[in-house]
Amino acid sequence: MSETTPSPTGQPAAPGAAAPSAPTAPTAREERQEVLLSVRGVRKIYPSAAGPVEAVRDLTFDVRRGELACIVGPSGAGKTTLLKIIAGLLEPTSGQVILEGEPVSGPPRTMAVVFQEYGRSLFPWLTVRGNVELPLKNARVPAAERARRIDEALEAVGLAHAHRRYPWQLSGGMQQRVAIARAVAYEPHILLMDEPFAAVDAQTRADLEDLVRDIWHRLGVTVLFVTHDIDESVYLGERVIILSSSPTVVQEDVHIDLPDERSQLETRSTKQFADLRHHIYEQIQLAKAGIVPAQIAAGVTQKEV
Ligand SMILES: Nc1ncnc2c1ncn2[C@@H]1O[C@H](COP(=O)(O)OP(=O)(O)OP(=O)(O)O)[C@@H](O)[C@H]1O
Repeated sequence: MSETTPSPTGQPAAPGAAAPSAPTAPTAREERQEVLLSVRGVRKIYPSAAGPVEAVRDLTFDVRRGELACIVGPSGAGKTTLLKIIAGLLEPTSGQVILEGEPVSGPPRTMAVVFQEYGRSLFPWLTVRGNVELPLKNARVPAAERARRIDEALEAVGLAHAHRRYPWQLSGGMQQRVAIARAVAYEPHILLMDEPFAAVDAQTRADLEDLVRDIWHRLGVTVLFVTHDIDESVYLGERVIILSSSPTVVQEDVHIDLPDERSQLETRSTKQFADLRHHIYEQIQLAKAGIVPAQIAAGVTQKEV
């Protein structure tokens, strides 16, 4: 991935295996197996005037290096709460988040976040280039390196021609591209995206989805993408983590076995896509009806509740 990726730790030798003469670089496959982010028993209770609100009950899952995982769940399921906890912006009541072996206790240096409200996340007095450059300046990246990364990121999102323009001179979709370029130029080890395309039109949204998959492919960055759109989660993800209604647990962790090469027209019209969408939709309906995974395992159906 990026040049800033720390080298992974060496693997212990298998019993009986010949001792290697020198440490070898992990294969791409080994890197993909490595857990990058671990969410362990996370619970969040908000204090409120009307009494404590248990938003998240118990969330546990891992995200491997290089994975593109989506999180979906009904409205109010605690998606934003979870994301803020992962991003170190909110403290869990119990449990912890571990990123690259270190507990998260504040915004991690190796993480970038793209929010839904691109309008508020860009500085109107800075050009496109200035917006992308700001976090790099803050991180004291040398000028020549900054210029290279900005050029590459703007090229990747198709905005090289617009680098001197100001955010208010751009469409909503272009502004969100700037936010993505800013995150990519930072070369994070993990990119969190919180419903980033909820405020753009359908055609722009489809283009931006393809952009995310393209960037993920080319840069190998780990992506955790939160959305309330089931179709989007299936189209984008290698995996979809379905959250229950609040107080939240993981309803199901679904492997998306669609081919790696995806196209808006063809992939979305396959039976495999329809089956996955159907399954996730059903799970979310169960979640909304308050049927938790243990009941599903015991064969409880929506009609019986
Ligand atoms: N600061 C707060 N104080 C009290 N309760 C809160 C607070 N923030 C969120 N909640 C409650 O926690 C639960 C989860 O909220 P959260 O915003 O994380 O859900 P969400 O899945 O992101 O929702 P949506 O999809 O509608 O954006 C909700 O019941 C919400 O009312």
